[in-house]
Amino acid sequence: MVDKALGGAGLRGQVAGQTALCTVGQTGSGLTYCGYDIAELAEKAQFEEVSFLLSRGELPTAAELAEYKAKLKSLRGLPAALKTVLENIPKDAHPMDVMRTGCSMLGNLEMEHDFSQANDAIDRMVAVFPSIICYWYRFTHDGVRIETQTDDDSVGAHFLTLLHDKAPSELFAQVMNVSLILYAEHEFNASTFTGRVCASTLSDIHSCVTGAIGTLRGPLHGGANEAAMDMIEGFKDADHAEQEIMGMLERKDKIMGFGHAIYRESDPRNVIIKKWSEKLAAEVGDDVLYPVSVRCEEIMWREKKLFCNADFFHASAYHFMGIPTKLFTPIFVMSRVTGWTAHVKEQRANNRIIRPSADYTGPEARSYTPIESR
Ligand SMILES: CC(=O)SCCNC(=O)CCNC(=O)[C@H](O)C(C)(C)COP(=O)(O)OP(=O)(O)OC[C@H]1O[C@@H](n2cnc3c(N)ncnc32)[C@H](O)[C@@H]1OP(=O)(O)O
Ligand SMILES: O=C([O-])CC(=O)C(=O)O
Repeated sequence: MVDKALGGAGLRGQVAGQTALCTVGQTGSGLTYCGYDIAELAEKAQFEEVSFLLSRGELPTAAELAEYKAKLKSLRGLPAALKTVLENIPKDAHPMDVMRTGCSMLGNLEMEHDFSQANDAIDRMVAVFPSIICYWYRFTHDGVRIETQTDDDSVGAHFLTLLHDKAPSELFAQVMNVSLILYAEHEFNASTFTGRVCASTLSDIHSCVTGAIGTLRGPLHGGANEAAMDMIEGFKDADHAEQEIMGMLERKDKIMGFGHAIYRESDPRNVIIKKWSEKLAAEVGDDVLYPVSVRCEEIMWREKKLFCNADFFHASAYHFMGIPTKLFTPIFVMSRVTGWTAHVKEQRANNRIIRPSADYTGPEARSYTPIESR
């Protein structure tokens, strides 16, 4: 069934399968994971609880959470062969390509031999992805070989510790926790659909995630947070932002971090990350980026009825925490790997190979012309 309001291009509005993991925009703006509202999860949960929920189907008990977090902690180390690969990736590579290669190499070293090993493979990826990106980043940018086995209590704090070589403040660790929760899962978005298509061929889980990383990289999807940062960084103040955005709209440029394929009125993740960005701005004494971001939001709504998606205020929030812009989308990977892999398992549990049809628009049937007559 094609939803006429949305139109059929890009498969928009077409149901492509079933999921018990997530609802997006059911009442115009909402988001739930396994029935839990995103606002409540972002306020009360730890990312590791959400990760457990997506991989095991229910929130953990206190004992299960402690055991799960201890397991993740024990899985942060990098195999020597993976370190060698990371050390050979150039400094000017895109960090999403580093993630893609890192995930793929992990699949060579720690292959998922059969589907009963899925949860172990998932836990390993959740635990080690921050190590992969930070090991490469610190080696190529700071010339150091870091120890990735840290004592941090959470995935978010682990990432910040590796990146900055010191434990994060409580506020920064809290914002990372919320951010990882907000990005964890989003139904049949492009990268998740990529993972499900791969899973439907009964491929291994590292191949599914490697493909999904490649899809998330693009600026129309996860890469929008980096593109939004590049844009707002170029504005001197809110008035300058207004002038530039109006020009961009006149030229019909895409404004990154705005609009959404499914939400029509707002992205429920925006209101949450925006609040944290405001708090961080106060903490670090920013009086440019946050007001510029707010002005962009106002103009886009006033002029186009376009709203900020999850990526827009993530840009300033990450920047305030001292995270380099090119590492923004890899953080999305550290989080979304939980959603992708939950979808892989769901696809496997009720599988038929995903193979749609196409309307043919090419030439009529014709006969082969020998090369010397062309
Ligand atoms: C975490 C995430 O992945 S969230 C998405 C991140 N991506 C971005 O922020 C990139 C910028 N946004 C976009 O490119 C789009 O809004 C997408 C890719 C997210 C959704 O694409 P679609 O579903 O095709 O958008 P939609 O059908 O709502 O577009 C309606 C109209 O608004 C315009 N529009 C949508 N978003 C924007 C934008 N950010 N800037 C300017 N115009 C826009 C479209 O060009 C379209 O105009 P048209 O009818 O004249 O062609
Ligand atoms: O759902 C989408 O199309 C994109 C998105 O917001 C996400 O993947 O988080």
